[in-house]
Amino acid sequence: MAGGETVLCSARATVMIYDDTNKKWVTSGSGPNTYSHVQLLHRPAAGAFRVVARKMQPDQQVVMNCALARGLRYNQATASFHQWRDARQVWGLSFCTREDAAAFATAMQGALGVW
Ligand SMILES: CC(=O)N[C@@H](Cc1ccccc1Cl)C(=O)N1CCC[C@]12C=C[C@@H]1CC[C@@H](C(=O)N3CC[C@@H]4C=C[C@H]5CC[C@H](C(=O)O)N5C(=O)[C@H]43)N1C2=O
Repeated sequence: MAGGETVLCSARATVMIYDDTNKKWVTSGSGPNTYSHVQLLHRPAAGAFRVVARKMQPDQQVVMNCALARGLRYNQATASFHQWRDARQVWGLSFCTREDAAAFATAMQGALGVW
């Protein structure tokens, strides 16, 4: 986490990217399909938000670093799978619990609502 950023929410999820060519979801990053720590970060000085995710095992690989754009639509496809588009791709978070998913959605909606 860089300076000047605060963590608005942490959750545990598998980070997925939609492979539009093959029309299927693939997990982000390499190695075993394990959960990541997903954090919604706020940089107040810039009025910016981003979502960063690091694999829990084995090596804290960064598997998502996504700046949130004003007007982003956060889609709760199911109680534990949420998704959004950025300029390049579609991200999916497959949360380990519905509680994590609900907490993260609340934080995301709070962040997106301030714009
Ligand atoms: C218009 C649009 O972009 N729509 C998006 C969803 C969305 C709506 C609003 C704002 C942002 C987004 Cl990303 C959309 O429908 N997308 C984005 C790429 C893939 C998908 C397009 C079509 C398919 C139909 C089924 C759904 C999907 O992929 N789902 C639904 C929830 C389910 C949950 C988990 C993942 C993981 C494994 C499983 C699978 O792919 O077999 N799966 C899915 O099947 C997921 N789909 C999508 O999410």
